[in-house]
Amino acid sequence: MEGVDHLAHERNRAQFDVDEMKIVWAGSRHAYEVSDRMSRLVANDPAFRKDNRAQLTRKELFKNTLRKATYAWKRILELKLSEEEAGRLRFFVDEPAFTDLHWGMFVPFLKGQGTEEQLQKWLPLANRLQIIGCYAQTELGHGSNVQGLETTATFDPKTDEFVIHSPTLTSSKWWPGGLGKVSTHAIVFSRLITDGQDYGVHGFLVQIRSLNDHSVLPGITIGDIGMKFGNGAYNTMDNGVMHFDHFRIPRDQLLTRISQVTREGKYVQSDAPRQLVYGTMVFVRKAIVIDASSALSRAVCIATRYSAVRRQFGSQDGVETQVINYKTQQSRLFPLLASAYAFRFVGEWLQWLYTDVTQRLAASDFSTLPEAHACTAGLKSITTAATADGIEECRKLCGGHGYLCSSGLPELFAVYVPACTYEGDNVVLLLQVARFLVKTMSQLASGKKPVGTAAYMGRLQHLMESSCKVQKAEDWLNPSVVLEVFEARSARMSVECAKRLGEFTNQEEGFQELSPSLVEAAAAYCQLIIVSKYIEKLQGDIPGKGIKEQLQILCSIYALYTLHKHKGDFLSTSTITPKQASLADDQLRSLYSQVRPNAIALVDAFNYTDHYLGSILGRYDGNVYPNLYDEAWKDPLNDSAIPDGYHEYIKPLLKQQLRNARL
Ligand SMILES: CCC/C=C/C(=O)SCCNC(=O)CCNC(=O)[C@H](O)C(C)(C)COP(=O)([O-])OP(=O)([O-])OC[C@H]1O[C@@H](n2cnc3c(N)ncnc32)[C@H](O)[C@@H]1OP(=O)([O-])[O-]
Ligand SMILES: Cc1cc2nc3c(=O)[nH]c(=O)nc-3n(C[C@H](O)[C@H](O)[C@H](O)COP(=O)(O)OP(=O)(O)OC[C@H]3O[C@@H](n4cnc5c(N)ncnc54)[C@H](O)[C@@H]3O)c2cc1C
Repeated sequence: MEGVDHLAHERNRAQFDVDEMKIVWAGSRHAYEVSDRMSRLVANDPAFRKDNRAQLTRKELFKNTLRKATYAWKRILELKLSEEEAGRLRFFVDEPAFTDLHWGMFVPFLKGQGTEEQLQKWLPLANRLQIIGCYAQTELGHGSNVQGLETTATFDPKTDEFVIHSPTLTSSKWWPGGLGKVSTHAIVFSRLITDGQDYGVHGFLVQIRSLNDHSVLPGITIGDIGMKFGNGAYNTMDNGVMHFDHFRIPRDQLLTRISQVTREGKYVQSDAPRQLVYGTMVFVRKAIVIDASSALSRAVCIATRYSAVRRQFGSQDGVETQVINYKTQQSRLFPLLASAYAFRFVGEWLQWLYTDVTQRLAASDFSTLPEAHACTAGLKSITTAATADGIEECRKLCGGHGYLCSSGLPELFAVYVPACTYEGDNVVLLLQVARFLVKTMSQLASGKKPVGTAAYMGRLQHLMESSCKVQKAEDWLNPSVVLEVFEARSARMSVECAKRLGEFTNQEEGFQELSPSLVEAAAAYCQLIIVSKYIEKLQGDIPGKGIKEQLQILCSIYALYTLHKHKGDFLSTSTITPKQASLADDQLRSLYSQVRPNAIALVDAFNYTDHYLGSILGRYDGNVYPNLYDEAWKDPLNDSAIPDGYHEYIKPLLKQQLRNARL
């Protein structure tokens, strides 16, 4: 029945103002209005249709992406959209494209590393898409180990040029999005060599294709690296390979905000730390945390709506039970719903932290850079891992139908999972957090006071000795009790690692040996940040009927579910007792019951259009079955009753079987 809201009954049960929650989710009324307008603009424009993606060949898919990306740009110009509006429009187009790397990495790198003259020359071209850029850092042989990159940029004082060269096969650039077929320019990470000395990896701006006929410039070889995981999915992107053969660029295309090479070939470094060359990665990792909340909320929205529509077993009053009413379904689904909200809020905080560190850097204050690096790296790692697992869990929560492309979940999973790898492999990044923790601990001994997210380490003595106050299940609703438990677990895991590291004479060897435990300690620190930032959010003014109550319930679910999942950590560090762990589980069950009547409204608050969700199971109106049925008939296999290949293969086979049977 089209036009009927099959989930209206569910919506009427909500105990809070869903419109107000939409604003909390978006971050502000302004952000909500922009998102709402842009999502509808995309949804109502047939040029942005995406329901046929799974049927296209790679070439068709790619061409279609070029069409959409250039059409989106045309609309952005016609409608004179602001930078924020344009960003939201691209988000809702929901198709990885070269523009992601142009706006997401190339332009930020230029802005971060270019001098005033360089910006004046290049930024207007990039801003008007008169040049298209990508970010060429990773090579065939090295991705995680940035200092191990092999491409060289050797200064030639005779011609005042850098000679970019790929000395080995493994030095070929490999993976950059937008490189394979589209970009005209690239930020190329290369080892700067001058006067016979190697100064390590730097970013160079290199034109790679002709602006006249798009041919690859002589001295450079470029191609696409081939099909990736999942049909459709990330194959809309031309991840590329690039090899240089002594390709020359002018000296002023070294992006030189932090280091320069003089006309004579002298290397001059500013006071800024060399890690600033990694700045764009920090910028993108921060954005990936908010993206995680978007991807997870999208999967949760689909699974929650479908769980309210789907009925199996347990006939009550002649109707079967909605699967959302099963406690097991709730215990798998609601923690993911809570995580989506938790990642949203920690993402907002991370944005604040990033803005703060950027302002400090501008004033040559580098003191908060290590914390910003640890937080962006760690939270990127924790939230993407949980989101990738969460999307797959949502697929299973939708039973068999979740495996259909029309559920939207297979493609979402395939597009999302590389987030665990790109912008830093999740384990490699957690090891960075572990190094930060070990360093912070060692500085405690020398009297340095930890600040920011590590400030709790300043109360180490107390956290090592404190005992959890929980005596009954409701005590777990007390935010200060929860916070202290997460702080104590994190502190005790870090202390244990530091103690064991101290048993090694060679620190680096000890770090390698203990790295699995160090990664767990790093994860505990990141989970503490997520819990503490959620609690902090709730301490602020949050208007709207029932909003704070719902957010409080979800905060407790996130914290207690995390505690449940990592019970081993909390018990082995004696932070809680087995009895207290069991009381936390009791409290969780009660919280799930409180979420149940609000579940549909809580996913409505994400304000996703049916176009963006791209899922029959997640339709706003819940009218799943007729649409699923109709969708099946649209598959090209159903164009004719007799499939191609019948006469060639099946008919002779059946005939043969018939003959054999007669013999
Ligand atoms: C969206 C889809 C598109 C995808 C695009 C991509 O994937 S693009 C490709 C994405 N590719 C990747 O993401 C590659 C991932 N790999 C890396 O980022 C780096 O190679 C590394 C961080 C693993 C190691 O770094 P390293 O070789 O320099 O060695 P080290 O460990 O000895 O560290 C030395 C010091 O530097 C510090 N520090 C490090 N990073 C930062 C930072 N960003 N900021 C500030 N500081 C930082 C660190 O804390 C340490 O400080 P300490 O102790 O001396 O005070
Ligand atoms: C879809 C996609 C898009 C991408 N886009 C771009 C782009 O636009 N530009 C660009 O430059 N790059 C891009 N990349 C590359 C990406 O950044 C790298 O793949 C990523 O940083 C991981 O590096 P790697 O491939 O070298 O993994 P590896 O480091 O080889 O990882 C292999 C395994 O080794 C482990 N490992 C590695 N080092 C350590 C260590 N020190 N300790 C313990 N374990 C370790 C890892 O945990 C992992 O399990 C993209 C990648 C993907 C998948």
